[in-house]
Amino acid sequence: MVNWSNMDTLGAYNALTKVAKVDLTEVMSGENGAKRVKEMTVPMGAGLNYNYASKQVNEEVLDCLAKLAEEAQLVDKYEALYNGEVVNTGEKRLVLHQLTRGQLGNDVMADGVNKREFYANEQARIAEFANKVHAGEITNAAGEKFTTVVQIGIGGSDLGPRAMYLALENWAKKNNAFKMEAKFISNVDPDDAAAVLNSIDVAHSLFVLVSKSGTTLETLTNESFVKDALKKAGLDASKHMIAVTSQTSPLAKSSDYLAAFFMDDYIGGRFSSTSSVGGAVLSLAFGPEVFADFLAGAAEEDLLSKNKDLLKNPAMLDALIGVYERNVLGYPCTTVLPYSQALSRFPAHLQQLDMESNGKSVNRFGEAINYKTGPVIFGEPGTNGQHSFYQLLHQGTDIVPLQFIGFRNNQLETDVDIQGSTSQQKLCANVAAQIVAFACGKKDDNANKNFAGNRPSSIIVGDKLTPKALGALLAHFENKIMFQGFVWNINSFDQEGVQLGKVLAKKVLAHETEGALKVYSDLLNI
Ligand SMILES: O=P(O)(O)OC[C@H]1O[C@](O)(CO)[C@@H](O)[C@@H]1O
Repeated sequence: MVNWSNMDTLGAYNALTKVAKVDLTEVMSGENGAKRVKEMTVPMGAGLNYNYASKQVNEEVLDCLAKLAEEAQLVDKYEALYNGEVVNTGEKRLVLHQLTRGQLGNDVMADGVNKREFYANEQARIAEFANKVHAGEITNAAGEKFTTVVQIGIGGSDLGPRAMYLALENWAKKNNAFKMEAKFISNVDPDDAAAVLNSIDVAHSLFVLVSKSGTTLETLTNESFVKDALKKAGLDASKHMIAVTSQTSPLAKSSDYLAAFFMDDYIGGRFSSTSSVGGAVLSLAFGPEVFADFLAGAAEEDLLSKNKDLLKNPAMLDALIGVYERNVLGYPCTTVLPYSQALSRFPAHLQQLDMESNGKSVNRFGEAINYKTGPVIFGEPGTNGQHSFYQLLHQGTDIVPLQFIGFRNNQLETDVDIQGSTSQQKLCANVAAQIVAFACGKKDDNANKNFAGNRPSSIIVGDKLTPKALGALLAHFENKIMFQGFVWNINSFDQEGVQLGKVLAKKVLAHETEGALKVYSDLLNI
């Protein structure tokens, strides 16, 4: 049995608050800095590495973090989760997204079925469907092949799959795995759907309606928008649309779809990229084999997360360093900086993954807690971000821990040598330069040009962004967020904070408003 206690009751946490702080301007300079970069690295799944040399940690801090991991029973809680304990206490649900990509522990039986078999079966059904679409066995009414897949969904039913698609689009084109172009409609802003519809040939498009609940206002509105466009084009919408939903949702039994694929309430929206939610669009776009590789990368990372040795468990190490930064060093934000254009929407996905999971003020029993929880997450690909918000990161009054991601090789393998270096080398040179600039700073008599340094970062490094590497990268962050939720003793798997706004928006649309809400409604001409 695991013991769920608030972080501030743990002896190891209190010991951590008393440890002397590490100054990166000292430890990262000279030979010592070089030694740290060589040694402070942990293998992740799929050949990636988590390097934490430029974090404000030393042996003493790491020792305290290891004790915290043990006292908070982080790996035991992970085991309880994948073995089917009701870890999502708010909604009284199991948390099974790791089961969509492998089997870590016992068979989990719920709703009268073996859950691993259920997820595997849905994956196999999707693979069969995708193969038939690619082979021209499932076509439009005119017997012509579908060329485009359009996902309609929002939040977890959009961000992860969209980020993963963009991450692999160029890789697939280079590796003969590009089957269909994918587009995404998420916002209820009518210009979003209209712009996508204007950019495609609807007669050759297959729409994937994704909503776990089957009740999300934006998604249902966009479904009607698309159906209207199909009708106007003289097409039968039910021959152009599939659904991905839970078996209990209103969409599940509808005859409006060519096919329906399922996940369930044990897969949180933001954790659903490796379920049918990501599976349908990614298998259609790149083929089921590519999706299977992506799952294999995630499974490798899930396995590493079982390791009780902190220095062999990259997600747990990253999580605990993050807790140290948030609660002891007092840093309010974390920025995600992929030096890879393919990961352009990865920070947006992590915003939901992290902030919807750990933006909580009560513990898992609904009691107020006295310490900070999830940081604000934001990010942009490098080097674009350097020319945007890095000024504040280097010289602003807040210290923002940085999570770099970099690859030694680009996906398309096209490059040019200009002034003695390739574009890829320039990209990578900038990551290395930024890490050292942030850590070591630079003294200058002109205060305006002075860099205080001591700004912590870590880097996840890989050879190339492949489907497997992407799966490992995704699972690393999912597991990091899970471990942080365990330390903070919060429920990372519900999201009650998104409900109030939805309720008030319904009132506005029903014209049941008063006070400030009425005046704002009038201001916006509703
Ligand atoms: O898949 P659904 O049920 O349409 O939900 C979409 C998104 O809405 C949310 O519930 C937030 O409003 C997310 O957690 C979820 O990913």
